[in-house]
Amino acid sequence: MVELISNEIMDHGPPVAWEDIAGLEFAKKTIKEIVVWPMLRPDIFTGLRGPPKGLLLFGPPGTGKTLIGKCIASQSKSTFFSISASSLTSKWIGEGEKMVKTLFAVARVHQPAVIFMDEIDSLLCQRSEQEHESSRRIKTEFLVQLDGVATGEDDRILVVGATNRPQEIDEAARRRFVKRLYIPLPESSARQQIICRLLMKQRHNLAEDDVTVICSKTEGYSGADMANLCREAALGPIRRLDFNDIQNISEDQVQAIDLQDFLSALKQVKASVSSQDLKLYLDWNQKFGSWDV
Ligand SMILES: Nc1ncnc2c1ncn2[C@@H]1O[C@H](COP(=O)(O)OP(=O)(O)OP(=O)(O)O)[C@@H](O)[C@H]1O
Repeated sequence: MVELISNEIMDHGPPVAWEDIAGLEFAKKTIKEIVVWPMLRPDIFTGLRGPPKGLLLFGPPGTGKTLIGKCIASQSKSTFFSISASSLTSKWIGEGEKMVKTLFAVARVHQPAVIFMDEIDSLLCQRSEQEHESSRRIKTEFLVQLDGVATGEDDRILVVGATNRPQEIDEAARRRFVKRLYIPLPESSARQQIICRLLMKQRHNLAEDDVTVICSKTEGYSGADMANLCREAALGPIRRLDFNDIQNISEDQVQAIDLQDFLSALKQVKASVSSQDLKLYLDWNQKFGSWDV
């Protein structure tokens, strides 16, 4: 199991920088102050200044929660463990509880460490009659481990939970995630950053005004929707080619991506988050989130 965790759950991907995450200025500032600096300088951040050991990131799908988790690990020079809560019940059937215990033990060996758990609502949902005995045991073990990390003064482990359904997390679990940050849809300027960053490595002839047009037409799009839109637009010049040419054409003969490619892509790729869903997040943020002042 230790080997499995080292191979599958310990993330060896490329580092993520703050600049790679578009927008989300409040979340980034808060995370730097309360999480990253304390992990870099545990000697200064002790006692009252001690960092929270549980951080909950909530918001619509595809808004950069996973990116933030990776960025925290890269920037605090920590080992990053990434696991989806639903895999504890589906992938490691019967072993979920042991997996949680081993995961925290391995993280302790690799301190400082960030344990990122996606879809955490599936593990920490309110108890129901139908709840499986095994899920109940995994949840209890997770809460025990979380408490262990919280009380261990010297442990430099941060547990980051991510969810698209914060309202399903029960009170006992919610309490343990001391900081709860809303990760909203990207604003126009953030959408612009995402487009520019993705187009940087591609040949295109979009002027600044063209990007402004695209931003005005993508209100309500998530970061992931924007990435899909760019991918779809990038196929535009390829679709203009004759099928027979594809085999022989050189790379520089492929035309540049233009505004028309984006306008066509906008017909294919729509916003994936509904306004009813957004209202749920805003309500939950009002009640339980940490906000900007
Ligand atoms: N703020 C952002 N800045 C840059 N890229 C973003 C941003 N938000 C989303 N993306 C793009 O969308 C993709 C998906 O983002 P990510 O996996 O971090 O979302 P998530 O919030 O964890 O989604 P889910 O809740 O579905 O797991 C990223 O790989 C990236 O390409």
